[in-house]
Amino acid sequence: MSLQPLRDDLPRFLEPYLPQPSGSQAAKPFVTLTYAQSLDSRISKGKGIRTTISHAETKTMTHYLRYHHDGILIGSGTVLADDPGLNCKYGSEEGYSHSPRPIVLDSRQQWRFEGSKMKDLYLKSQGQAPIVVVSEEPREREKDVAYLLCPYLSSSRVDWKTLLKKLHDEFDIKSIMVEGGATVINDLLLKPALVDALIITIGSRFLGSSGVEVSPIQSVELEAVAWWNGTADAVLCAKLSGSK
Ligand SMILES: NC(=O)C1=CN([C@@H]2O[C@H](COP(=O)(O)OP(=O)(O)OC[C@H]3O[C@@H](n4cnc5c(N)ncnc54)[C@H](O)[C@@H]3O)[C@@H](O)[C@H]2O)C=CC1
Ligand SMILES: Nc1nc(O)c(N)c(N[C@@H]2O[C@H](COP(=O)(O)O)[C@@H](O)[C@H]2O)n1
Repeated sequence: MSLQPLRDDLPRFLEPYLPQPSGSQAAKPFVTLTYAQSLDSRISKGKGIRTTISHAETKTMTHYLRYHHDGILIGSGTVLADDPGLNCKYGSEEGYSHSPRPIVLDSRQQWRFEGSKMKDLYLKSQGQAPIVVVSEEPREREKDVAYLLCPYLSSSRVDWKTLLKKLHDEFDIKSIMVEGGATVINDLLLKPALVDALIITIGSRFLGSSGVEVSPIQSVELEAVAWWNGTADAVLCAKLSGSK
């Protein structure tokens, strides 16, 4: 399905929160934490349920953000629940050439590229092949998948600082948008030294108490806050207090 055009006030609104043009000598990738939530801070109706929250115009914004990043990162909970495409449909005259590289945190090697929507898009040249982050040598390597061996702080928590450095140094990834899911978001909201921008779509609906909730274990203060009002959604852009 094609995207509706980007609302013309969005580029200017988003600009201060986007990665700087290439040439930056930063030692780590620029990290944008971005997702869509309901009014009751849920990002899906329930565990394992893919749920549309964004309106068509904020969905276009997500693809505009994908256009501006080298990598797109999700946790294993999301890849298994959603079977996402993670490509970029914005900028049609150039086809899908701005699709970011998918990065999947899958320490326990539960997800398969084979049979996924990501692979389908990759084979049609409409998306990139993934980098799968694992904690030990892959038991079974899949064709076209790059594996990144990275230290984990526990069986399910990657060491973000090392991971970001490796993605930068080994894969030349200078900007990453992290889309979720809740476990990943709740963890990164507490890491102002690593997260450069926060872009949250707030959809005009409630998903209920059995939904997957974003709520970090501590309070988080924001700065450089800006709001955009859409037809049915609002978008919050901000920096985490304490970030550089
Ligand atoms: N509305 C939205 O924008 C989005 C919604 N979602 C929804 O989120 C739900 C999935 O969320 P979760 O179950 O929480 O799974 P998740 O996608 O956050 O994955 C969690 C897994 O990621 C891995 N992980 C590795 N290092 C980690 C670290 N340092 N911190 C946290 N996790 C780490 C672990 O294997 C962990 O079990 C799905 O229902 C999906 O539809 C996901 C992305 C965006
Ligand atoms: N921006 C946004 N709005 C929503 O309503 C969503 N449910 C999501 N989900 C994220 O997008 C991924 C799906 O991507 P594709 O459309 O398949 O390319 C999904 O896995 C979540 O990361 N995002």
